[in-house]
Amino acid sequence: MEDFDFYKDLNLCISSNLNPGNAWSKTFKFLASQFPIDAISLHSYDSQLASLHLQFLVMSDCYLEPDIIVPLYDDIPEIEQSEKQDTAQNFTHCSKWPVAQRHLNALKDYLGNADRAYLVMMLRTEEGVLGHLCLIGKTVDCFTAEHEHKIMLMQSPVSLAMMNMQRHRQTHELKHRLDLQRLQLAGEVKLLKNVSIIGRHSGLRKTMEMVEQLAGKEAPTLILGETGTGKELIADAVQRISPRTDKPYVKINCGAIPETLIDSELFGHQKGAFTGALTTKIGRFEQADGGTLFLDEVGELPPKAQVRLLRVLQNETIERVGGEKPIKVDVRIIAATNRPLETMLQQGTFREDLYYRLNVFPIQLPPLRERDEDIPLLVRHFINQFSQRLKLSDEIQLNPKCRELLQAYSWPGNVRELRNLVERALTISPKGPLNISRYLPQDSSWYISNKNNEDYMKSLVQKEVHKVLEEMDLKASTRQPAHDQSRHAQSLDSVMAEHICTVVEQCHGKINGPGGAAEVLEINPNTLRKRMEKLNIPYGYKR
Ligand SMILES: Nc1ncnc2c1ncn2[C@@H]1O[C@H](COP(=O)(O)OP(=O)(O)OP(=O)(O)O)[C@@H](O)[C@H]1O
Repeated sequence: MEDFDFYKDLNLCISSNLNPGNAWSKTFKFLASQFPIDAISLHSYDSQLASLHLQFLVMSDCYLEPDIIVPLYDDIPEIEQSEKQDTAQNFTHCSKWPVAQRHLNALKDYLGNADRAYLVMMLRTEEGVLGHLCLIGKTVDCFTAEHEHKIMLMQSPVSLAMMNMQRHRQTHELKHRLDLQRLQLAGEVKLLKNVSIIGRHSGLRKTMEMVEQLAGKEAPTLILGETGTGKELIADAVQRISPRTDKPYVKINCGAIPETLIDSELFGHQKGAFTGALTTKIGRFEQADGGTLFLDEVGELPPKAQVRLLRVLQNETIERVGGEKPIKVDVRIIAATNRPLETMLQQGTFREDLYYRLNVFPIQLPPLRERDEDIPLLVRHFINQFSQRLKLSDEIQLNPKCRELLQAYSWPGNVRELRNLVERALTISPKGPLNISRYLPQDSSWYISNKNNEDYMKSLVQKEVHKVLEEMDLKASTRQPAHDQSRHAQSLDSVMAEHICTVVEQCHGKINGPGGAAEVLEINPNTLRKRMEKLNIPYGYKR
């Protein structure tokens, strides 16, 4: 066949179908009429992962995409060197091709062990090496100089086809990722509709009035409050009532990202911008374009990142790491922090200009200890929530004796701490009534001195501890005389023993590891064992 006709027919086959399986099966048939071959294979070359990745293998009756990676180890310089020298080479015997043997081994499950000649066509564009196409011969010496000449005609159409295939795959993957994100967002939106803010008519009334003022607005909003007060919940509410409610809502916890990755996380990066940047990554600002970005724990941003964030907020453009041109973004910012930003301004650890950019509409969330009227409502809410999750059928009640103590406790971890405590109490006593106060610290310094009356608080805590001890004493078989000083020590041990027994029983005797009693009790398994020995509780305890 004349060179021109060969070139034309080859191009027609390669571009005959968008589906690579169909196009390459057709191309194989054509090539098999021109070369003495049993198969063709195409490998992409990944210099960063130092490997060749098999894209496909076509034999007379099938097209396969097996997941085969051929490691290159230290052969990369040689490969790149050989790229520059030869366009085609036969490497079956005494070949210069450094990975010939590994390449043959990788395909032997499909082609068998028989010796064959291979014609290898290096594929490259102006950007560098793409990979190689192999024509896999029928015998050891089946290829002639005429075949080597013909394979050289294939270089540009096959390189182009391979580049298109890679782009097509990337687009496909991107679409898949976007579909997943859309589903996730749809799920979140549905979830948000069911989120209720407890205390909106009591302790959070003023906060909710401020939130409502933001309805239909897009002003930057800064939510301040101690940890666990519900800042994220309020941010969700602000987003929900904004004109951007149906647009992307992206959250990022600024405190959870290592300083070196913050830029890439917020602004994205171009492929190859730094070691490990294997693909181009879209940053959170671009993801949130047209919608809202929630910058949680904004007070944790290191100074350099604060400067870059400020620049983006001022210019409304971002630059990907390693990118060359600025990208316009339209993002509404909601930020939150539990850090005292005003003190940080004075200390110079938070930039004043950034603070004023974010602080257009501040919302201050009160700590739980300042809204004790919400505590019973929250306890009820969390009991219902966890009962549903743990599939507990009966309506579980809170032991009414706890209420006073719960409202006197200072709740340093705020609503999150209360939520965790309810979960723990329900896990340990799924039948109720819940004696949550049992898990609170007994030291009176943890309690708010009610109307500055410390003695009152001490007596309150004492009263509660006595109540628990009395309950335990009723159950205990060994009893000390009432009002005996040693009775308290004995009762504290029995409280502890009873509690440990309950937990060990719940955990079916398991002490360490996931779901073990030590994990539930949040103590070291060895400490728990020692304590069990001291309290004469046998391992694998069963009542
Ligand atoms: N008013 C509330 N009603 C119902 N649940 C609440 C309320 N406030 C907080 N929660 C729940 O308490 C937990 C902690 O809330 P959230 O994560 O919003 O606190 P945060 O202030 O953002 O904490 P951090 O500063 O540690 O990030 C969440 O599970 C949240 O759903």
